[in-house]
Amino acid sequence: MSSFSFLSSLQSTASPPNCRFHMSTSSSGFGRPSFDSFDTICRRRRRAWEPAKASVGVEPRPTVSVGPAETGPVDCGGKLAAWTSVRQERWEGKLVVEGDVPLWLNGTYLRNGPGLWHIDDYNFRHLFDGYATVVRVYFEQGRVMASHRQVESEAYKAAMKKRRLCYREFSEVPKPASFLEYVGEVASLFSGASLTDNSNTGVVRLGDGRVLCLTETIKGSIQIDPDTLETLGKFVYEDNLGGLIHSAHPIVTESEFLTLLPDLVRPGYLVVTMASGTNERRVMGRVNCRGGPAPGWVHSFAVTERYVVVPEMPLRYCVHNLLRAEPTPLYKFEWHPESGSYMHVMSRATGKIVASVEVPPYVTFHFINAYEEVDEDGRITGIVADCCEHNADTSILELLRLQNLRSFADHDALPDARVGRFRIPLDGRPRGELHAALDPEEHGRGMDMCSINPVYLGKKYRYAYACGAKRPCNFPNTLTKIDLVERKAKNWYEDGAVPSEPFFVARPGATEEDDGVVISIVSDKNGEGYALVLDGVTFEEIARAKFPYGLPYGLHGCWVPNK
Ligand SMILES: CC(=O)/C=C/C=C(C)/C=C/C1=C(C)CCCC1(C)C
Ligand SMILES: CC(/C=C/C=O)=C\C=C\C=O
Ligand SMILES: [Fe+2]
Repeated sequence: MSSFSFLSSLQSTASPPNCRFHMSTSSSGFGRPSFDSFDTICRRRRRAWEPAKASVGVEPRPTVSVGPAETGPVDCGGKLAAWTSVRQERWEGKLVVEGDVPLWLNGTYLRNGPGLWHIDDYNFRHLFDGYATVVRVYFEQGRVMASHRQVESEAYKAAMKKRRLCYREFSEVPKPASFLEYVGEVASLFSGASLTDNSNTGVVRLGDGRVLCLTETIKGSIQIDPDTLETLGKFVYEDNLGGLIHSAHPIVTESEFLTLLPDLVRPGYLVVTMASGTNERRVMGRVNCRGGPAPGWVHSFAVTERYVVVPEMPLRYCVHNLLRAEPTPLYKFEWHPESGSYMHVMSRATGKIVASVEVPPYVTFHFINAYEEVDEDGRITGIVADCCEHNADTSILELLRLQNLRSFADHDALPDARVGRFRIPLDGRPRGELHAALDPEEHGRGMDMCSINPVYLGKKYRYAYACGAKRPCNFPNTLTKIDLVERKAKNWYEDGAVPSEPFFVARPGATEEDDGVVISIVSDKNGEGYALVLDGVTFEEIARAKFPYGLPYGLHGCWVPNK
């Protein structure tokens, strides 16, 4: 089968124009009742979250309880909730606080992730397939309010209405019900119309205050209200750059939204930037891939003050796999060690490539940060770029199948990972280096889901926060504060718990890099869930705010300061 048309639509060029349509702002239409009303769930579990002595919170009450699709085989009786679907479409209420939330912590933490992994009795395969669930934790004067809500993407709405998968997710492909539908599905493949807009990867606050849920498909950029979590509609890129996919992790600052558009036809990446307050991306420059047959997967990338660091890893997109109905071991990707691994550096001022070096093979989802190295005369000699690196082993993708996450809890099944530190010379030398920035034993050889103090984006920095491992485990199960100068880590761990990405919030007026708190949402071994607040310096718990129910695992978050 010729894949030319599909390829063309995956090409990031000035044509064809983006598909533009707006999502309805209606929040109704999710008619099916859930198994239990949320009241029932709360009554059944009340003992488990009754306020502890030191609590200052108010008992949570389900203030909204709309009925979504049925919510599947969820065991309420004391099991980790991380890998089970969210029980209902939305909830909001007060959380019970143990400990003292700093009074300066005023604002909203939002976290997005794939929280619904089945439609009726059809269970999805992979962690990344789930329909997006946004969780909101609002801090005010030591009190904590929370809510969660499903993002109303076209993919989610269609699944709820038709009670079956309707769009291509990370690993799931809709099964046509009839020959006519099959013909339609083949046709829509070529236009990209069958790709999901399920924005389940992250949530970002643009400099102008708009909040977007994102995934790797461009059509999966969806604006939400950070207070109500209501889906406001599709975010429409008002330019003619085309393309279907982008990096799931743009670099977002007060002034811009910077991202990469992989080009699958002429393997490469467009580096594009969108000024705050606009919807129009403009091309900063282009990176041509040095290996093939397709660009490397770019889930994320890095920037320094003057440069964009574009990775080209040997885990590459595969057009053939994109078109297949059945998943392959590496899903939409292929491992091409023979094609080489590279790091490219583009000047932000000119869009020109100032370095392109070969590096040892690597596998990463997440870059942590990057900065410029200078000599005594202040000349820039090279770039340091850090990432969560999986020892050039793609098996992490397989581990993230839900079946594995659910069944290997007692096995030491988590492959080793490290803080991979690239050194990229800017003096024309053809090779860069890749080494562990600290002994991976410091964080149990688990390493992913990282964040930094955003003030240090692109600058020389000392601290990174991430999930590490206390083995045996089948998934990162600690929160770890990495000191890149001392090459040491401080670890937080609770038996049987799965914490999500630690998110750093600086104390207003802070001058030290780690002066602030680290927030993470934890699923505990009893099936409960809480928002954890750690002291940024000591990395010790200062408060936890308990949800009245266990939450599914989530991926990435952002902070929305109070207006
Ligand atoms: C949740 C996460 O981290 C990654 C999600 C990735 C997704 C949803 C990727 C989706 C894709 C398709 C549906 C087809 C095109 C390729 C690709 C971008 C992998
Ligand atoms: C959750 C994860 C990896 C965990 C293993 O170390 C990766 C998530 C990637 C997408 O955001
Ligand atoms: Fe990610």
